[in-house]
Order: sequence, then structure tokens, then C-alpha cells
Amino acid sequence: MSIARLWGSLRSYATKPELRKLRNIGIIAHIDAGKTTTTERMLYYSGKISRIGNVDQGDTITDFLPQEKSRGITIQSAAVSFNWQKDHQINLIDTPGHADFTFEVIRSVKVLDGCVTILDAVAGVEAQTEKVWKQSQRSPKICFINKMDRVGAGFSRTVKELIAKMNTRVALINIPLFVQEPQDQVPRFAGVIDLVNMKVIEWDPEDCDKINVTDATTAGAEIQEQLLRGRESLIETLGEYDENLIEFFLEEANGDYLKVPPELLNGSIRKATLAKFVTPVLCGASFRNIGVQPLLDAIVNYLPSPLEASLPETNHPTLPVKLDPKLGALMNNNKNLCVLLAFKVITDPIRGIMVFVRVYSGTLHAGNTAFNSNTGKKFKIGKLVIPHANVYEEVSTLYPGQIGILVGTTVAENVSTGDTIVTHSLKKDGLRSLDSKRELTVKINPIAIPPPVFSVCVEPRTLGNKKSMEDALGTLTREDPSLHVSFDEETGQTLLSGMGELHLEIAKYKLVNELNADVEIGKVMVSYKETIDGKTPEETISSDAGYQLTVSILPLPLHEDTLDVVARSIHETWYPLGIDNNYLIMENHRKYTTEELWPFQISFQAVINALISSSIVALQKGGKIARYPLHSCAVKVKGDWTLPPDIENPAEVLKLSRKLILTAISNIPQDQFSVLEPVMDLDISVPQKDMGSVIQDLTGSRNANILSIDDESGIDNNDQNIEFQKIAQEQFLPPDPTVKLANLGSEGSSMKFIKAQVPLRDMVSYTNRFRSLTQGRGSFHMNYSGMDKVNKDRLSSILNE
Ligand SMILES: Nc1nc2c(ncn2[C@@H]2O[C@H](COP(=O)(O)OP(=O)(O)OP(=O)(O)O)[C@@H](O)[C@H]2O)c(=O)[nH]1
Repeated sequence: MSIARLWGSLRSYATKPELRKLRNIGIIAHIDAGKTTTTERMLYYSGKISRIGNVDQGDTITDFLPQEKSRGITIQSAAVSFNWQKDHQINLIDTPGHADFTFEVIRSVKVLDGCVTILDAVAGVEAQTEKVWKQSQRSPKICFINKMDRVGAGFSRTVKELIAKMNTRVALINIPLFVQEPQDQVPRFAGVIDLVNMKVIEWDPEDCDKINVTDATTAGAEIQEQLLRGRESLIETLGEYDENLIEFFLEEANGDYLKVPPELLNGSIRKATLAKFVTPVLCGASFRNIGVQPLLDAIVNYLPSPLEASLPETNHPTLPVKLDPKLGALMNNNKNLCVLLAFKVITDPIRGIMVFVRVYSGTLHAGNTAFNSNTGKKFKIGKLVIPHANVYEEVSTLYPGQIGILVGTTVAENVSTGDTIVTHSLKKDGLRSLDSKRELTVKINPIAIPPPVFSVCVEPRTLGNKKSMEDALGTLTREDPSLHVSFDEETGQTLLSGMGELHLEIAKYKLVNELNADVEIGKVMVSYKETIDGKTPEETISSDAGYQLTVSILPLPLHEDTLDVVARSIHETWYPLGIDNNYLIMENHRKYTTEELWPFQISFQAVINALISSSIVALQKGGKIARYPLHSCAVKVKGDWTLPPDIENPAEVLKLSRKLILTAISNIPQDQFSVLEPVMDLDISVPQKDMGSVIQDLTGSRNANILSIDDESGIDNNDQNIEFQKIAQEQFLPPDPTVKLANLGSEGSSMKFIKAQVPLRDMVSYTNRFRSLTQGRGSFHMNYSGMDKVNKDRLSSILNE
């Protein structure tokens, strides 16, 4: 049955949602934790689909791409909407877990208000989970400990890791219920003990729709004991945040943990979750259909509506943004101002280019005139649709807080990922009634694009295919800005760069099979960069036509996360170039300090856009050692620049500034350049008996720096989280009846956890080597850490490659 038919009779989302009943959430986790499996069950139990699909059979709703179906992994995030608890609307984005697709996660969490983090109960808190947790630090979260049916599942061990690694207190909403039947060798995970509602919930293993709910206060002694201790811990933790709860507990409930009513507890958990004081934790086994309905309740009960979500950060620190119960994030106190962020672009075979947007403020109508505050261009909004994975429902309006899609050629030509769109909520052509200085220039802070670390050479098979290859590459990078295309004028080669080997493999598949590019694709290479070691002298152009422009190039710290602490002067503005950690720095203009004094025909934004483009092009042309693109550099423009007053076309600014930046770079002596290579964080878990050979291989052949070897999966012993290690020790946690087996390899040897840093160059095709060293019993996870300078010996071997 087609998805369209499955959904044909279901509820439409064209009506205005009640903001307080809306939840925009993402499902995030390490690869294979069970995100798609859990999403599929949510769709089923919400009544959105009538049959459950499975990842392993390739028939889930959210993994609809052919490559997702055949590989059983999520590659792109997919959005679905459904209802729960009668009239709450949940807009959910299922994100990929593989590190190569991390940009999909970054751009999704940017527009979401809350997250469900799925953890594999056997693997615990894995490396990519830590990463996506940090990437979504603005969002309140709940955790779902999945795969409780697997032998070795450790609910309590995972909760402990969660507290200590993520530095969060937890609120256990439910805990696992195991039953030991005579025929079973190990206890069977059968359901949960609901600590809030004081119920025992058991799922029928044969019938996914049958649930048995009983009163936990009259259950067996062991359950009663766990209920009491679980509630005690929950109330004590919440009491640290919510005085009212403690007051009720002492005065009304007479100090009896079982007498605090569920509604009061839920309210308290909600408040503490929204304040990020606690993370509610639930458990289940989605594949066995256990625990999903309580998770849906928790999404509604504890995660924020758009009225409680953190406000969007904009480029105008003084522009007032506040929450309005009807309009969402009200900006500049203007009820007519509609502001949206484009966070994703895809090409649909039938509808063409589709731009996913989140409406932050106001109401968006199909056919309205809109303004792209990143490009400074006006355009018409075409059709609007709401996504249900790859099925789309046409609507005439997108309301505040909603996630929807813009379709049509004008949108395709005018909007890219990360752009802020502004329009008037009521008038079709109402841009003129908006404040041109603040409202039409408001930009929601950009979506950070991680740097590509691997490249392949792409060549057209015949010269006649060159144009179609370029078009196809354009489509690819437009959909996925974490892919990057560069052209080497000297060798005539086109390079496609991405986040990892799998990322490029999928890109190659798309290029050839979906975009029909007739191309030859070379083998995967590491992407090297160059940087400069000191500031260049200033370079000036002063022309008769009326141009004056002075630039210099400065080196920046190599690691992006240290950039925030770089002392930035209040006399300048930093514009990220969106690639290779490069920036344009504009000194405040000495003359044109306010909009009124601006004497040129061309807008300030158009000048900035031209300077950004020329900086990107010039820095991408590369350094003097091997013409690798320049990384961690800033182009600084002095605040005394001027242009001919009647200039209308930014192309001239672009041409002149590019020439100037290139001259500045060419004046840097060769010994001031260094080559950079990507370095990866490596997390490995191996049976103890294989540890020696794995470490020997890492240090002997791969230049790895071993950071730690632990028995547990790396809870840092640093001062920072001693407080949380203590909290983890004090937290009530039920016994883990099958956990001992979790730390045992198949031959009974215990597992070791290794953390290391290693140059990417030495890790190409590591998967096969690792598999043979551990006979498939270990696992490893690699994540981009940053760029490091290479020494002389290493440089000559890189250059000889
Ligand atoms: N035993 C068991 N297996 C599960 C459970 N949930 C998911 N799985 C299996 O785990 C594997 C990964 O499941 P997915 O749902 O694709 O995981 P994911 O997190 O969406 O994976 P990516 O999106 O590719 O990162 C599949 O083989 C599932 O059948 C569970 O509760 N128990």
C-alpha cells in the first residue's frame, strides 16, 4: 500500500495549531540506537499509519530514500507530523546517527524546540550521542533507553553514564520490568514500572496493541520497594528545583512519597525539564513495541511548546524578541512581522526544489512577497506544503511555530539553507510597511557548517558533459552544504569534498544515479588545507573611478570552538564565510556610521555579500605550498573604504576586492604558510584480549595519540563533573539483571574502552583492518576533532602522495 493511501484518510494539518499544544522535536542519537524504529512506532500508535514497518526490511516511513532502504541507515533527516493525547500536534524530525551526516542533525536541531535522545541500553552513552547532545544544548531533552530486550541491557548503568557524561540530573519516569519465566535462561524485559502514575505496564509480546496496566502499589513486594525508592529519588531531585513540590510533600502528603499526585509531579518535571535542571528518562524496546506510548506522553508532558522554547538568536542584539501567546516569538514588538528560517533544501523529482522552513514569528501566506535578509533580494512565495516524510500536504498558510516547505521557481532561485526570510503577516505586498533598517535586515544566526575532510576528483566523461556535471554538483551542494565543490585552475580538476567516506559514497551515488551526471570519480583522498603564520601587511586599491579599499589577512586559532574566546573588538563585525573556519572582518566605517549617512545606490548588505564572495574565492585558491585552500584565516577590511556613489552592480566590488585579497595573499612569503591535516577523535571498544594488537596498530602504524584506556566507556574523571559523579552515585537505580553479560566479549573477556586522537590520513579504510584485529567483536567511532599543522617529514610524504 502506498504511503499516500495509508495517509489519505488522516487528519489535515492545514488548520492553525494551538501553540501551547504544539511540539517541534527531533530524535537524536548515535548510529543504530533505534531512532527510526522508535519513530515508526510513534507513527503507528498515534494512528498515523496502520502497519508497522521495520528498518531491516527497508519499509519504514522516514527512511524512504533508496540508499536508506538498502543500507538500513538514515542518511537525511525526515519530518513527520502526528497527533497525541487527542489534540496535541507533534512535528518530529528523525535525524541520522552516522557522524558523516552530522550537518543534517545540526540544521534540524537549530529549528527544533526539544529533543528525544535515544540510547542503546547495551552500548550506553556512545560517542556520537555526546556530540549531538552538545550540538542541541539549547534544547530541553528527554532520554529513551531503548533495546532493553537485548541480553546485557543496562538501564541503570546507562543512566549513571548519562548523568556523569552529560552533567545532567535525571528524573526517572519509568524503570524496567523484567519477568523470569521457567523456560527462560535470562529474565525477559516485559514492560515498565511507571513511577509517576504508580502503574505496572506490560506489553503483550504477541500483540503490539495489547497492554496490561495494573496498580503498582498493590503489586509484589519487589515492585513496591522499587516504586517507593524511585519516587523518593524523583521527589528529592525535583525538590531541589521546585519548592512547591517539597512544601506539598511535607505538608499535604505528610512526607509520604506515594501520596504526591501524578499531576503535581508531572507539572514539576515539566518545569525542571524546561529549565534544563533535569532530563526525564524512560525505557523500552521499540523493536518489540514496548515503551513507546509512555514516551509519547512524555514528549507532550515535558518538552516545550514554541511558547516555552528558547528564543531565536539574531544578528541584532538590541532587537527585542519576546514570546507572544498567539504569535510565537514576537520580534521588534511588531505583530505584522513574519520571520522564518530556511534550514534545508531538497530536490523532489516532481515538485522540484523544496525549501524547509521554520516559522518563528507571524504568519506566512502562499503568494506573499518576501525578502531574503541574507541576500537582500525580494521574491514571491509560491506554494506552501507540510511534509509527512515524502508525502506533502498543500496548505495556504504556515502558522507561527510550524515547520513547512516553500515550493516554486522563485523560491528555488532565491533561498538557500540558513537564509532568513521576512514578510508581512497580513498584507500580500506589505514589505514597504516593515522597518527597513531593523526588520528587513534581521537575520537568525547562521547554521554552522562543519568542515569537509575527504575529497574525490570528479571529471566529466566527455567535454560535452561538463555543464551537466556542474549543474548536478550545484544541486548536490545546494541540498547539502556540508559537501563542497572546488576547482583547481592549474590542473583543471574539480574536487568534491565531504565529511567522510560514506558521505562521499552517497554523494557519488546521487550524482550518477539520481542526477544522471556522466562522470568519472577518483579515489577518496584526505582534504588538506594551508594556513598562514602571521598577519599580512595592508594592501590598498585606490582607483580614479572612486574606489578605495584596504585589506589584510590574519591567521585565526585553528580550532573553531576556541574562536568564541578570541578577543573581538567592538569596532568591527565578524562575518563567517561558512567554510574552512574563515571570516570576513569589517572594521566599523569611519564615516557611514548610520543608515542615514549611507551615500551609495547599492545597499550595505550587497557590498558585504560581494566581499564575502570574493574572500571565499580568494582563500579557496589556496596557499603557496600545495595550493590547498586556506583555513582559519580572516580577511580584514579597513573602515575607510569608499565606492563610486552611483554604483548599482556589486560585481565590480567583487572583482576589485578579489584581486586585492589575492595580491595580499601573493605577497606572503612561502615560509609563512603551513599545511594542515584533519585529526580525528577515535572511540574504540574492544575485548581485553584484542586490546594489545589494536593499540599496537594505532601507535605503530597510525601515529595515534592514546588519550585513555578505561574499563567503563570513558566517564571523565576531571574536576568538572565530580559533582555529577556524586549525583550519579546517589541516584536511585534498580538492579540490571542481565548487565554482567554486557561487559563480556563473546569469549568471556571484559571490554576495554580506548580514546585516541589520530590523523585522518592514517585511518583511511580502517574498518577492514579493525574488523580483522578484533574478529568483528569490537566497535569504533571516529569524529572530526580539528585541523593540525603537519611537521616537515609528514609534509614531504603528503606532497609525494
Ligand atoms: N533488539 C532490539 N533491536 C532494535 C531495537 N530498536 C531498534 N533495533 C534494531 O537496531 C537496528 C538499528 O535501528 P534503527 O531504528 O535503524 O536505528 P537508528 O538510530 O535510526 O539508525 P541510524 O538512523 O542509521 O543512525 C535495527 O536493526 C533495528 O531493528 C530494540 O528495541 N531492540
